[in-house]
Amino acid sequence: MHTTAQAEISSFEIVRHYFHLAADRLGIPDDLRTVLLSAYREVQVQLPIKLSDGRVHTFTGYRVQHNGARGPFKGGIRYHPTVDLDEFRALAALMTWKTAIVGVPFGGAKGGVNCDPSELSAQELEKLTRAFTQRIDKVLGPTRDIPAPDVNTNAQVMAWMMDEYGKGHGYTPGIVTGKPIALEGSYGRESATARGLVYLFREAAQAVNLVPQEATVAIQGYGNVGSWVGRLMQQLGARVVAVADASGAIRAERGLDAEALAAHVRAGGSVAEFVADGVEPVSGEEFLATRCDVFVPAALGGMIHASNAHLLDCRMVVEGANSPTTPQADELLSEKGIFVVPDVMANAGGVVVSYFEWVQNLQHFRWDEREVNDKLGTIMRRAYREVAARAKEADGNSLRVAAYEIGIERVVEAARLRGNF
Ligand SMILES: NC(=O)C1=CN([C@@H]2O[C@H](COP(=O)(O)OP(=O)(O)OC[C@H]3O[C@@H](n4cnc5c(N)ncnc54)[C@H](OP(=O)(O)O)[C@@H]3O)[C@@H](O)[C@H]2O)C=CC1
Ligand SMILES: O=C(O)CCC(=O)C(=O)O
Repeated sequence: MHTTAQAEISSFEIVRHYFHLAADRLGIPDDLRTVLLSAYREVQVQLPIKLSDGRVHTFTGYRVQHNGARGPFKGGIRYHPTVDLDEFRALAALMTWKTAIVGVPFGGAKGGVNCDPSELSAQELEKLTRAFTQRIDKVLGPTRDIPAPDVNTNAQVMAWMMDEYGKGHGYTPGIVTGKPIALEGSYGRESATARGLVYLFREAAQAVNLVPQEATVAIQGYGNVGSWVGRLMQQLGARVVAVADASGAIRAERGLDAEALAAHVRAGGSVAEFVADGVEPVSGEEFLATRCDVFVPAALGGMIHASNAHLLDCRMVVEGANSPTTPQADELLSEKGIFVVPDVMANAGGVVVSYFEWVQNLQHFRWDEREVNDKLGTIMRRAYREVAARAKEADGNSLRVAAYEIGIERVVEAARLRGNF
């Protein structure tokens, strides 16, 4: 939809910009910045796949491992037609800072394939996933690099990756997280990113004198993260008043049924096709301009940019997506007095529960969902307190820069202790 007009800056430049702001504050010298900004390893593979109509299409697969000072590389697998190496560099670096901010013992990685899964049959998608796994097999491993779902991938894709990896290495559930429950997936992983975001929203609401139960919410993207944010916000008592996906947007001043919308999307419907009392279709601009308390970007990067940030009419932005806000937009939001809870902390719930899944897999043990959710809440609230305290110390410093500072500091400490520099 037309909310996505080209951002003025690439994802990698966005991450680099925030890195330098934090590195300036930490006094990180130039030689270390070069190490911390570049990736440990970048793998690009050719994936020629015979499609069901007999044609061979050559896809490209990527896995970028950014920094492993604090543990095995960790990060999602994205299937999307626009992905490239530069985007994965940015997303992998974000994972490095994110895992450090929430204090789980992982480094950062990200990868995926330049494909449009909506144009592939289930058989083609499985073939592509297996070929991709084979080609990057050498850099994966439960103590080396552990993928998880991201945009357009899910528990089924993780199951195929686990199965393919197992052909050469034996049964290894800890090779991927976000697996189906029947294959040693963790309870609570599917909703974890959104649940973590809602925990942070509740903490942050105090900063803007907002009663979480009375909040109105607009959600951009209604896939895994967005649809769980909708459902969990609704469970909290908040009202979902606008939603968008790639095909269009809807608005419901009195609130819509987030659960029913999630079921509609799960059944293959688009957001714009959702019909219910009081729900009306709106343009991309109208969606962004919806008056609400909380705006949750939960789609792709760079979607809030210099040309549309002025439209937002909310009190808080809580970033479910990775890198949804360009630096120029971030400044505009700050000038408008909008409080931003940044991606590197707001969406970290996914990797936190991935960590729980990995720990359970290493022991072939299982925690119940309540235990998972409680442990997640403890970690997210601690991360919020630490970042908010750092931001306060810096007097006027944003949560984003404070979060990056903490992440970078922890990675530098680990790298120094290991003698990496
Ligand atoms: N899954 C996870 O655990 C985590 C995900 N994230 C981040 O959250 C974001 C969403 O991921 P996830 O929910 O897993 O991905 P999904 O693939 O499940 O959902 C993506 C959603 O974004 C929508 N979207 C895509 N393009 C646009 C557009 N131009 N305008 C509006 N909506 C659009 C899609 O719409 P449509 O269906 O119409 O294409 C879909 O609703 C990503 O940035 C991801 O990196 C961060 C941490 C963890
Ligand atoms: O769960 C994970 O390992 C990674 C999730 C992810 O890709 C992200 O946080 O952006």
